[in-house]
Amino acid sequence: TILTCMSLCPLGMEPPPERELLCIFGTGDLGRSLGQRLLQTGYRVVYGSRRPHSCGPLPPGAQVMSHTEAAQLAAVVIVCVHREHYDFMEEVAPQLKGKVLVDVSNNSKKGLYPESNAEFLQSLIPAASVVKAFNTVSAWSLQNGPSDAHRQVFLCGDKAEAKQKVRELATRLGLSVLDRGSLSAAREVEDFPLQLFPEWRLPLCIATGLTGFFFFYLLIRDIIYAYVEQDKDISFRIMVSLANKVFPIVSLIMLSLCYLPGVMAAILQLYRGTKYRRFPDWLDHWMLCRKQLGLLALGFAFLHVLYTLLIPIRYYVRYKIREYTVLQIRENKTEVFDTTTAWYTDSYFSVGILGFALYILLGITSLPSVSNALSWREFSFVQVKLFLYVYGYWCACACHAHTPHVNTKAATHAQKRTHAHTHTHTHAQVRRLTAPPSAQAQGRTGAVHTLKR
Ligand SMILES: NC(=O)C1=CN([C@@H]2O[C@H](COP(=O)(O)OP(=O)(O)OC[C@H]3O[C@@H](n4cnc5c(N)ncnc54)[C@H](OP(=O)(O)O)[C@@H]3O)[C@@H](O)[C@H]2O)C=CC1
Ligand SMILES: [Fe+3]
Repeated sequence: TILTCMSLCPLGMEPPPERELLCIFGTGDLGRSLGQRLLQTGYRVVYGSRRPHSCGPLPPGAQVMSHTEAAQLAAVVIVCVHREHYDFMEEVAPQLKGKVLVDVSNNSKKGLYPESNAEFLQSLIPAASVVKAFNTVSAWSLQNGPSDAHRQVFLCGDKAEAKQKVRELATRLGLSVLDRGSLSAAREVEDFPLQLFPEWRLPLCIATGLTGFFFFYLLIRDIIYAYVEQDKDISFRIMVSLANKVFPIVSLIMLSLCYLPGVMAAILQLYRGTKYRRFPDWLDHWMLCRKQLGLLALGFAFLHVLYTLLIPIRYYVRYKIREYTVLQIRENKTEVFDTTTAWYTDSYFSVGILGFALYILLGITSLPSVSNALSWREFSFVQVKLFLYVYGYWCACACHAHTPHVNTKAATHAQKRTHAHTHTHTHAQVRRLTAPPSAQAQGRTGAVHTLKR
């Protein structure tokens, strides 16, 4: 007998435990992917289907039978059927008594039904313990092995043991589980897959609104005004010059909107003399989207940088510089180098670049991976620095009125000069500027002569 025992249980190991049997209702996309994963993880799977003999291909190793038969075999039943079809469950109710029912369903829209799908299922089968889970993982990610982004499972249910069972199951599938409480939280859990960047909505609306407003304002002020008053068509400016005015304005306003609610909240707390009272809803919403406001501000600042770097290669700017050079040659004039202007423009750009660097710092410290690594003191230090930057940049902008940016300094000069010239030029000179090539050539040789002279 000792010998036979040794051969049956070698080296004192216990016999392998019976693999647990799980039941899945529905042989659709999710049912099949989930079944396949469960089989790979070491569970046995039995499907409950309306048409056990004609359902599509199932993962190898799975059994398939009618709903009633399948439900009898397992203690856990995963319902991979759309909510609209839940009525068939009532027929299976006697076999589902005391079982754990997992509701995985999602809706195509928010507020489609008065109660959540899971609560509806619980009301259909009161004798079972319904647990909401897996609705945030997709059939696709289950098949491909869940990546980090698709690993989160939210769990809720009224019975602790039932939840524990589903938690173990999900953990064994390699998913990470977060308990959201009782079944009444199911509604919230069902809304997760429907959410479309909820915390981005308000900041994006503000950004769009501000951009639209300033675009139309500047369109009227610069382009339409010039067209109506001076009969000049400068509509090409819409693409770069106008955009490059709108972006920094919107960026700075968004950045202020990012810091303003914090200051307002602090004042409110001081005024109330306590931090234990809730802020009004509007302030609460505003505070919650500060990070997105800041990131959008950074985005607009980035556009401003790109548009500004682009200026020297613009056709319009090159044309103006050329025109100015030609004018100087023709008039045999030399512009003296102005050290003050050089200082002025260089410091202007330098402030912009340093400001942008601090802007980026704000963006980086707001990334979760970075802000988690910072202590509270470090985080607030960086934020205060940024506040100082905002202050500094605003001052710089106020000094420069932010308009020379539209062109490089040289081009602005050229423009000013040519404007001055066209205003003071005699008609003959203007005609020479716009004369046909042959006449222009004459003019040019004239200029060269004067230069030589
Ligand atoms: N697909 C996905 O990525 C995800 C899906 N979900 C949820 O999982 C559930 C199933 O989704 P999915 O697998 O994609 O859907 P499918 O349409 O692919 O499959 C649904 C299955 O439900 C069964 N069914 C259909 N009509 C009835 C009916 N009148 N009575 C009984 N059973 C019926 C069918 O199985 P049979 O013919 O064998 O009876 C069918 O295969 C849904 O609630 C969905 O919201 C949740 C997260 C992700
Ligand atoms: Fe600028």
